[in-house]
Amino acid sequence: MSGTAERQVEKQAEYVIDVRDIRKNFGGMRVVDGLSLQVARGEICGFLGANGSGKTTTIRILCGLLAPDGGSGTCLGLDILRESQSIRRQVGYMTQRFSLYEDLTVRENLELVAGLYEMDQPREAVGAIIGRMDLRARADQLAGHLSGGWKQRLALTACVLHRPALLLLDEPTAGVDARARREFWDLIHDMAGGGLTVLVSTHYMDEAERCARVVYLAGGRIVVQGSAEDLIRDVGLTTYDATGPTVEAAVPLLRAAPGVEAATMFGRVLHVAGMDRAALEAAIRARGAGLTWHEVPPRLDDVFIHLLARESRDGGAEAPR
Ligand SMILES: Nc1ncnc2c1ncn2[C@@H]1O[C@H](COP(=O)(O)OP(=O)(O)OP(=O)(O)O)[C@@H](O)[C@H]1O
Repeated sequence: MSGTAERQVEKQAEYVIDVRDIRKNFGGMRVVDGLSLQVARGEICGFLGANGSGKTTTIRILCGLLAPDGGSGTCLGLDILRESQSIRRQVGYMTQRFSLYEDLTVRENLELVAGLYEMDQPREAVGAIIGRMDLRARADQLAGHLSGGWKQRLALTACVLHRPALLLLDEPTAGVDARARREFWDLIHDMAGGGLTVLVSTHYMDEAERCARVVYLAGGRIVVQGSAEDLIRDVGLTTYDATGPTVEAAVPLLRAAPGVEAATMFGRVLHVAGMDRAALEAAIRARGAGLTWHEVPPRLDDVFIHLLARESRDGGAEAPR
């Protein structure tokens, strides 16, 4: 093997996604703005950001469905500009919209997908995956009669049927109940354990916490990235909890105080957060007297609320859906 080819294989082994300076405009609006991203083999990478921050557009570029206006790189070792058709055939791509046939059974849908991928021995492949994804009891049920959680599981099954090495999942569990989401993520982790690489966009904090790395986008750029612990540490918020009989009355007072970025009730507990420790503690003393306060470690949702608030202050974030 030539030195260049060896380096190619090494690089491919290291990063399944390796793109630089990706840019995309829609009608004069810059939606992806110089995004560079590397995702290692077997990594589960979470894609987060406000509505409209460019997650779906980036995912569509990575899976070869959309051509970028600028930038370069590879996905599965294939050039995103010149080999998009091969990328499309080799990745598993799942959107939040259920795109299978509701009037076909689970098995029929999967056989159809196996046919589209021109798989050898499609029946055997479908039988095997039905077992592996625990769909046996529902194999002969119409897809349209499945609950939301089972539909998502079927959609995931359809996109791993051709054994892709990379899964690109765009809000795959939107609107699915907590148990089905947890089971869906158990499957993702099982598959990543087998070497599958996953890039998944989500608005759910519990899902972000299940990613080895979280990449946070604002205005089509990566603003922060790292493990949940890295992000919590790097952002550097101070957070306190309070309890007491007058806790609810303190909420509007604290929200209006300098140094308090967020004051939110969780059940009977008031949770406050701020970037300036001295100002936050002064606000607690002045406006939270009579309550019992204790400092608590910041959580990932504190970090994202902070980033979203910063973005709307600076302009650019869309209103929540
Ligand atoms: N085909 C298109 N034509 C014009 N504008 C588009 C197109 N696709 C996306 N956009 C715009 O690009 C911006 C980014 O959209 P994108 O769907 O990538 O964001 P997102 O981060 O996935 O948002 P969400 O969390 O709401 O799914 C939005 O303002 C959107 O309206």
